[in-house]
Amino acid sequence: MLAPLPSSPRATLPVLFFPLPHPLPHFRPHPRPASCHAPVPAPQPASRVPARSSAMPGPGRAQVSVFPSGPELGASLAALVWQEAGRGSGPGGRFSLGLSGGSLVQLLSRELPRTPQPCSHWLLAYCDERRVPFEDPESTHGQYRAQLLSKIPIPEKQVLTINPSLPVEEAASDYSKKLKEEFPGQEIPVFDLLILGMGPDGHTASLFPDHPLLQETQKIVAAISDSPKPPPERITMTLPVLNAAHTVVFVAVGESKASIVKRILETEEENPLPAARVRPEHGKLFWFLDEAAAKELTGPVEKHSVL
Ligand SMILES: O=C1O[C@H](COP(=O)(O)O)[C@@H](O)[C@H](O)[C@H]1O
Repeated sequence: MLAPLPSSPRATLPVLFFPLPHPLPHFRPHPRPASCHAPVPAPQPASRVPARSSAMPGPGRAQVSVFPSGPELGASLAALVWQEAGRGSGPGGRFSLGLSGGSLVQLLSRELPRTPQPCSHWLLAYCDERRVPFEDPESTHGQYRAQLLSKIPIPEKQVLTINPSLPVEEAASDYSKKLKEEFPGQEIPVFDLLILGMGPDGHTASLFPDHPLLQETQKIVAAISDSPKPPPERITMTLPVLNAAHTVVFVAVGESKASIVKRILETEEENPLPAARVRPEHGKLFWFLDEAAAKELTGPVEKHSVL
């Protein structure tokens, strides 16, 4: 249903306001080979309000979806993950998923298990990881293990983790080797879906503003030992991997992200922030925001109400 938003600051913009059905009508993944898990559905209609971000010159497009709050966003994200999981592009329909840490852990762990589906064909990796023992509350794998993997049955050997007992450079090489083994013949692993968070400074994964790692073009995984956000030692996928994925979804929730979301999506900068450098070469880019994180945006977005 087309409707202006009466009291919204975006009331003059061409904003759509409709409940989000399943499967997501605006979500048009790349054509994939048929898998043994699910047939490839017929092409879906074009997005009714494609958002073109000014931070994405050339062919790059970001589709921005705004939800009233975290729970609605989380439920929609879960729907998207299950939908994509049925379209895995790997051998035998394998679905490769890269997850970030931070606030995303809780969001996904709450919503994904609500609609459980088979995940024996999943390969799960982490977009970045802190080099701390898995028992440390800062460990991304440790958090997912406790909150999500205990609830959805991904086979343990299909969850790629760093080895936190190795020195940080070695841990990065070891993780890189594990990734390469899972994507034989691909110089740069092409993930079906990467879900990225973004810090209030514009960092994503463990790629921080003005850090030399932003220039990395050779390695698929890199070590960082001077992370401005603790803990200092981390392992991160590099921009070439983030930009090779079939689909990338950024998730940002809360007012603390509002000004940086505005900067990334609606400002062209000479030295773009890390999150603004994620522009999948052949893939799709989505931003899932709650109202608070989207409040400074003035460009077109898709608005979704409660599921
Ligand atoms: O340190 C990290 O921060 C980002 C953003 O976290 P959030 O709590 O602000 O959502 C996260 O995406 C990344 O994986 C993590 O290591």
